[in-house]
Amino acid sequence: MNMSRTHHIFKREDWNALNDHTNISMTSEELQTLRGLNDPTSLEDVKEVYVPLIQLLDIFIKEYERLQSNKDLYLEIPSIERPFVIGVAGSVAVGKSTIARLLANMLSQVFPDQEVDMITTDGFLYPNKELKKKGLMNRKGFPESYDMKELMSFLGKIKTGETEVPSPVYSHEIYDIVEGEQYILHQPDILIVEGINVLQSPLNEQIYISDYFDFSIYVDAEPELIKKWYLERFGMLLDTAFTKPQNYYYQLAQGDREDAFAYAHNIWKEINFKNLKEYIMPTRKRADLIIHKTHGHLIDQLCLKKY
Ligand SMILES: Nc1ncnc2c1ncn2[C@@H]1O[C@H](COP(=O)(O)OP(=O)(O)O)[C@@H](O)[C@H]1O
Ligand SMILES: CC(C)(COP(=O)(O)O)[C@@H](O)C(=O)NCCC(=O)O
Repeated sequence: MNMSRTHHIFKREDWNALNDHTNISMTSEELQTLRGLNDPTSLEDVKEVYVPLIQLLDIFIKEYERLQSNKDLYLEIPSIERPFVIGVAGSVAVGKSTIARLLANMLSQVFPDQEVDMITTDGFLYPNKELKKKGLMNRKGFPESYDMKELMSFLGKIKTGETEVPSPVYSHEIYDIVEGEQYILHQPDILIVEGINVLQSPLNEQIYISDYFDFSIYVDAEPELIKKWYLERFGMLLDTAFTKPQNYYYQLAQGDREDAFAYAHNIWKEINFKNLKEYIMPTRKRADLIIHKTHGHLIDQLCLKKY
């Protein structure tokens, strides 16, 4: 195992070796069911990377529960349910939502007594109407395009154990916030919060989003590879979701394919890559765990914070 000042660096095979002392033993069929339907994650990754990760999370979760309950006992205050919150950060198209969904699935199957929920910070983007007013339509995903006050208030309510916490909903289909729609969270035991901005620290804020996290993950890869994954996803959507008349990109899907890809290249370069370089990548070292992916989404290295 290599060393760095802040993180223990595990090559994939060293991380996989942790399986020798996990309590989670499963047959291949059981491992198969840990992936959601249509999850592209390979069975090797589930077994060699995610099972040891779930075991590690179990250590963090148990420690968190013990601390909360001892603290409440000492202070003689009634115990309330405060969820263990996991943040998942990284570039657009690096695979954050795939990992967040897989973790949610695995956690709820391995620990059936735990209520697991997940949200994406997309819901806290300003609606297009607002973004247009502020001249921010080409800055979607940049720090100023999010209603950070709302996101912080949401996380505050979650962490203090409110019983019903609404979260706004973003639709990639209409490329906008869905007016009047909310997703309600009912005191989950574990909440996964996924988004490009979850490790950012806006200036002049007294509290950061990451203050609400009990464990954070940064999904990392070379920008050239992420661009490839972005364009592949775009191509797939061009043949499926974008062909629906209500889709934001419907007109694009009706036109010339080469023009559509030229448009996507430009969006990557001018928006998503710029955002990655300027605002997302600098947050990498804040994560408790950096999951590094290479060609074909293969995880080749994991870096775990030492403190
Ligand atoms: N482990 C994986 N193997 C193969 N494809 C993957 C894997 N993880 C993600 N992908 C694909 O990469 C693209 C981006 O993943 P997604 O989870 O949507 O990214 P994000 O939420 O970061 O934008 C999607 O097309 C997804 O299906
Ligand atoms: C809503 C997003 C900021 C969130 O990204 P995600 O990681 O969920 O894919 C992103 O999908 C986006 O819309 N970026 C703006 C440029 C673009 O159209 O891709």
